[in-house]
Amino acid sequence: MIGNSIIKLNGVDVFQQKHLVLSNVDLHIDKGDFVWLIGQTGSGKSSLLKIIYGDLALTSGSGHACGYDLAKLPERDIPFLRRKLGIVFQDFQLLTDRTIEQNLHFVMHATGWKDKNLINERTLDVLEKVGLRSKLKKMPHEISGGEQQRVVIARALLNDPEIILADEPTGNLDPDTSEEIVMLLKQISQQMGTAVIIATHDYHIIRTFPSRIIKCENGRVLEDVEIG
Ligand SMILES: Nc1ncnc2c1ncn2[C@@H]1O[C@H](COP(=O)(O)OP(=O)(O)OP(=O)(O)O)[C@@H](O)[C@H]1O
Repeated sequence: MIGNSIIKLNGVDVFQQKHLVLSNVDLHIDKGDFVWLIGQTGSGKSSLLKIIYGDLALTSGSGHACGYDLAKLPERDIPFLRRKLGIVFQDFQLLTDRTIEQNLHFVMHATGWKDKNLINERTLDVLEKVGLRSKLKKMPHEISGGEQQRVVIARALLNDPEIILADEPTGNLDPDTSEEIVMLLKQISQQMGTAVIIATHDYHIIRTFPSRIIKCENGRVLEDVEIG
């Protein structure tokens, strides 16, 4: 990381297969930034996030994410980049056959945590942050959709990420629960300095939590958009 910079893209073209989705993208995200990402279906929001988390290769322009050079990112470094990023999707993607605790432990084992005490401590710590410490032993189907999304956020926080990338995190939630989830992400960015990018179609929630807006439109990423 250079100074406070967490994401820096310059002149990046984003491709899906051979199809150019976004061209000449410049994007800077600093520590603690809270950014809305909007744009019509198919405009390239998910593709932009995929460039950042190394799911799409950066083949033109330059880009850095959490200290990694995206243009020269060997396959073996992708898991290390992903540890510095918390990823939150619309469909909660919890393992349905395990408790909340086991879901979190699963990720910790996969990302190199070994010490049992530290694992238990960190599990409680992140559940505390999302207000779900008491749900440790519950199965995903025993908690609400909003609570499941909180667990996903807790899971994203396990490795103390520099940034959370959230792709339609409230897409399956009712308006009140959506507000709670965004409020939680906002608190995390303010209290912990974690940068947050949220892709959404929900203009109501953007108006409720006004912040910087970027937009994918006609193959470009526009900065400082106003939604009126
Ligand atoms: N795996 C893929 N292979 C080929 N083309 C793809 C793939 N994924 C997405 N695309 C295409 O890339 C373009 C951008 O898609 P992307 O998913 O980034 O849009 P989006 O803005 O996130 O849309 P949505 O709001 O529906 O999630 C679309 O034209 C889409 O059809």
